Amino acid sequence: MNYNLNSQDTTAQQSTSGKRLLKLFAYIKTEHRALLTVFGIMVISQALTITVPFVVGYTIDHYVFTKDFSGILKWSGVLLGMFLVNLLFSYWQTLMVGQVGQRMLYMLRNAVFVKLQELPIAFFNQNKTGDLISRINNDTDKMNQFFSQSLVQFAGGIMSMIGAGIFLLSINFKLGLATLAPAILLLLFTRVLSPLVKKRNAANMKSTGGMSAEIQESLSNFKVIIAFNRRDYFRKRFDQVNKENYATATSAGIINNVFTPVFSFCSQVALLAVLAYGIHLISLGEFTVGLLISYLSFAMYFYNPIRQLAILWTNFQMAMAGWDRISQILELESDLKVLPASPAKESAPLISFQHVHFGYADSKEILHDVSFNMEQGKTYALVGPTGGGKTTTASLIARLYDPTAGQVLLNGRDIRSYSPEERTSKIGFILQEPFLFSGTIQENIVYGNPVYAGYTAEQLEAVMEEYGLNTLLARFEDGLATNIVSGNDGISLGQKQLIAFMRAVLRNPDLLVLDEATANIDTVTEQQLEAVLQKLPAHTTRVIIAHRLNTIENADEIFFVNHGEITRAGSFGHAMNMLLQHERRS
Ligand SMILES: Nc1ncnc2c1ncn2[C@@H]1O[C@H](COP(=O)(O)OP(=O)(O)OP(=O)(O)O)[C@@H](O)[C@H]1O
Repeated sequence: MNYNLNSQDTTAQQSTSGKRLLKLFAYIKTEHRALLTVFGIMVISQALTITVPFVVGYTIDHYVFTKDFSGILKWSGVLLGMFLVNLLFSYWQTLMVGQVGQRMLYMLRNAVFVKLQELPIAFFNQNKTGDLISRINNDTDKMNQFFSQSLVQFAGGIMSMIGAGIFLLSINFKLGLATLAPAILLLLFTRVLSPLVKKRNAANMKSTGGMSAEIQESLSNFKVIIAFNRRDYFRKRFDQVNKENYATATSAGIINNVFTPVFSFCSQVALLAVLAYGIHLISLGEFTVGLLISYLSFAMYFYNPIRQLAILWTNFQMAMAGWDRISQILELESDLKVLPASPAKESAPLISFQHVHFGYADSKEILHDVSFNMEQGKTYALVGPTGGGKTTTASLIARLYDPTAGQVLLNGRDIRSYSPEERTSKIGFILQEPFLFSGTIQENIVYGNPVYAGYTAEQLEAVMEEYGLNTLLARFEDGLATNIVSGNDGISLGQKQLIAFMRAVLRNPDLLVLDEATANIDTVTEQQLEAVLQKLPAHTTRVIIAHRLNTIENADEIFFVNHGEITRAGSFGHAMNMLLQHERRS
């Protein structure tokens, strides 16, 4: 399956703003009530605002010309009251909408993070970490900025325009039409330019993601960069993505900023039309000065938000482009689905590969028609040249991937019918480069192990003694309390492998896969590790992938893996011969 987010032609990117908004609102169901309350407050606040010009016009026509100062004072008091109520409502809605934005940000970041944990390894193979981080941080923040800062102005602006538009047309239809005509031109202008605004902003976000990926790559490889003195190389690469980002940001900026001056110009033309036509109507006796002042205010209420909307529209497009990039992740489904369980075959081997074919996404086939069985309680070794397909075979045993054809059976049942919990409780996997996270050895060892999660250090030590793991633990000065700092650094690769080994053994799996798990361990420790393996319960099956042939001497059966084909090597001597022959040929 294609999981590459930057090569996907998503339907989200092709849908209209309305559809994207609806999709977003469907996603934030828990915020509907809060948004509805904000909307209600906004309607009241706008209704108050829109009546202000009326009160002003009325006061001018009825009290200013008659010089009735008590009337002027009375209506000024009414206006002050309206302003104060509006102040309270504005504060309330700003507060609420800010909270909605923050909650949305929290919810979306959580949702993306949870989704990332559900997605298969193929997804992470095909996407750069930096780009994913940029989506979780920057793109969600673009949405937050719009929702917590611009949404009130955006919705308030639209309401103000609708209200003012109705008043403008109902007071004097012809004058109303003349006032609104430039707005129709603006609407057309915005419609024509919107796809370009969206495209350029999406390109800018994509290049920000690319830049973030570049930073992440150079930061995580800083040791290699320093060791090979390749700072220039990475500086050049960074300079290139930075230039690209600068170019896309400039291009987005040009189109984003074209709206404000055009919108301002149109609103000025509209005011001119109101003034000229309004004075003409007054001279004909069809209009009053008070009404013209009200009318000018309504025109302002219509065009001022338009000017703001020019900026807010850009923010909205950016938020929607961010939402597209986020929903791209949220819509992904793992292709490692759990199938309905089929009845297991009696006396089936623990693992059975049946005509398995496999290839990584978009690349050639790696495993070709592979069939073999692994019985309970036996030790198997996978040997063969580099790139032959050993890790790939082990990955299929652990269902990190699914075969493209054929079947992998676990205890006679399709491995795809096991839930992830059931499967991982049966299969322990020690990777070539185990990952540890910041915390103590104890925390790392009981990670994902429901049985020992609540054990105290003493209780856990006692269990480790039963497994014979205490000899390995003794290699760490502070035992279980030893701190692992900043994930994977500050600890040797061999030590990491030991911790991963202890973690896997304590899970008491039916099948333990060790992929080059002893490659960085000295021979004395390796013997201790071997002793632990020997002490494992009789039913535990071991699959050992190793280049050091002494580690596989005790295997019950050896498989030779080369060019994606697996053959039984028979004896250890036979396996040695096959390896030597391969070396001579290559
Ligand atoms: N994530 C991946 N995406 C695409 N191709 C991959 C990936 N991982 C491995 N391959 C390819 O699959 C083939 C088999 O690789 P695999 O890691 O299974 O070999 P191996 O026998 O374990 O090698 P080694 O002894 O070096 O660990 C190689 O050609 C490799 O380039």
